[in-house]
Amino acid sequence: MATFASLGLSEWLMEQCKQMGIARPTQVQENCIPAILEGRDCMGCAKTGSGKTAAFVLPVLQKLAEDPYGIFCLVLTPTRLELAYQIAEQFRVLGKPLGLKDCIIVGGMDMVAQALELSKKPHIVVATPGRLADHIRSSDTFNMKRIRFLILDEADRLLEQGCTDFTKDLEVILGVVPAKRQTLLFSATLTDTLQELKSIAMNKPFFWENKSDVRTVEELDQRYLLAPEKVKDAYLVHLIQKFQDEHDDWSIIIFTNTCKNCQILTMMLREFRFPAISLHSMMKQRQRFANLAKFKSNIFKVLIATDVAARGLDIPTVQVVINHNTPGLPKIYIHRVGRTARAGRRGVSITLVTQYDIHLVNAIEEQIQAKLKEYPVEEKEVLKILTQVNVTRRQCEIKLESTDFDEKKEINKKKQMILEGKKRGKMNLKKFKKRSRRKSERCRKTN
Ligand SMILES: Nc1ncnc2c1ncn2[C@@H]1O[C@H](COP(=O)(O)OP(=O)(O)OP(=O)(O)O)[C@@H](O)[C@H]1O
Repeated sequence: MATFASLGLSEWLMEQCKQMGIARPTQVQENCIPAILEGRDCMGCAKTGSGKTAAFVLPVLQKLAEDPYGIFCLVLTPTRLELAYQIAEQFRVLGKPLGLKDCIIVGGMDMVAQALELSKKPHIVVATPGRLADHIRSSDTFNMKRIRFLILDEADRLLEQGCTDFTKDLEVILGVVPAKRQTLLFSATLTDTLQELKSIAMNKPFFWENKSDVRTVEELDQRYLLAPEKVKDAYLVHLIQKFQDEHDDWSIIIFTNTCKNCQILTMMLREFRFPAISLHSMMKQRQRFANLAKFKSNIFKVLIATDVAARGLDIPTVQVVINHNTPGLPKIYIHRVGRTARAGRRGVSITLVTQYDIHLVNAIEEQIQAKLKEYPVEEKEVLKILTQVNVTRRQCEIKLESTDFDEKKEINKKKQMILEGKKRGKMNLKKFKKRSRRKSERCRKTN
């Protein structure tokens, strides 16, 4: 069995690992660290929770210690604050003896303060592509000409043209980083974007993938629960009650499909006195960060989230993931359920499946190469709470309608369109906000 010493890692880094309770390398670390130390580009595809972050943080720190200068390494990540902070924290903790300077460049935070930080030449920059590209376009107080490492974490997501398309921003960034660099790409789901990724890691990359048929971890007990749409919430309440009664130290993440649903479910679960808190993209960054901190520190044991929390988040206390909706893409399923059963721990995932979602479950099973097992539930118990749950949900919906939630959503959508250049100049945001305020005033009065 490999040790960190046999991978060529310096004494001081092994000591840092020891302090973090990391004794032996995981497979992705064992395979990728030597290749990165040799100077090769690297693509690492390993299951969720298998230690991919340290697989790139450790060799980068070792190289940084040999020749320290800023800006030495740029890490790109698709989601804003949460994941970026987590990565920066691993650099900070493992790189403590170096007096490491890092900087986080993500949307929703003050541009001027970020520009100032960038001008101070931090060793490590962790950024989302959109905000970093904005800085590159608008500022000449920093440059990335000497970057030695470019890392794309959740690399496949960065190249996808989903609801947020990063490709234009990536082009801007790739235009300013030197061609002579090491490029490291990591994800639990790299394979369907391999060709695009190879055009970024051009230097005959070392490619490592878990050689296992099943694409989720063995320690994860994957279940499904057939629940018609109208009784889904009653099943949800029943499940949470059951887990809370049986394991009061367990934390649960519930994934849902929209921000609005996330908000309503949180309100509803709170009505039932569950310690629930939400995380979605319509919340202010500060609020998102605060909520996540409360969940991580176990003040709140139930987190209701959209897919902003599906990738990368590493919270060891999460024992259960519930999919309130069946994910439309198997890849999203893999990342969502990967929030539990991390680093060798056990975990359970339960996917609520309506009669219309069977084909989605088939697609998931085909992709992960494993069958989900049915989760047994006492229907009688669910029926007992059905009316109360549905009435409470309706009350929460009405309450939410009386706020300006929908208008805020519209404003965010239009802002996004302006940012993406789709509606430049055509929209007067101030006027729109004013109209929205009047509309929600009217709505409040009628309710
Ligand atoms: N060699 C190791 N031994 C034990 N624990 C480790 C080791 N390396 C990393 N860890 C821990 O494992 C956990 C998961 O690691 P990490 O977040 O890097 O997973 P990941 O592979 O990036 O997962 P995801 O695909 O979900 O982002 C972290 O808490 C990390 O500190």
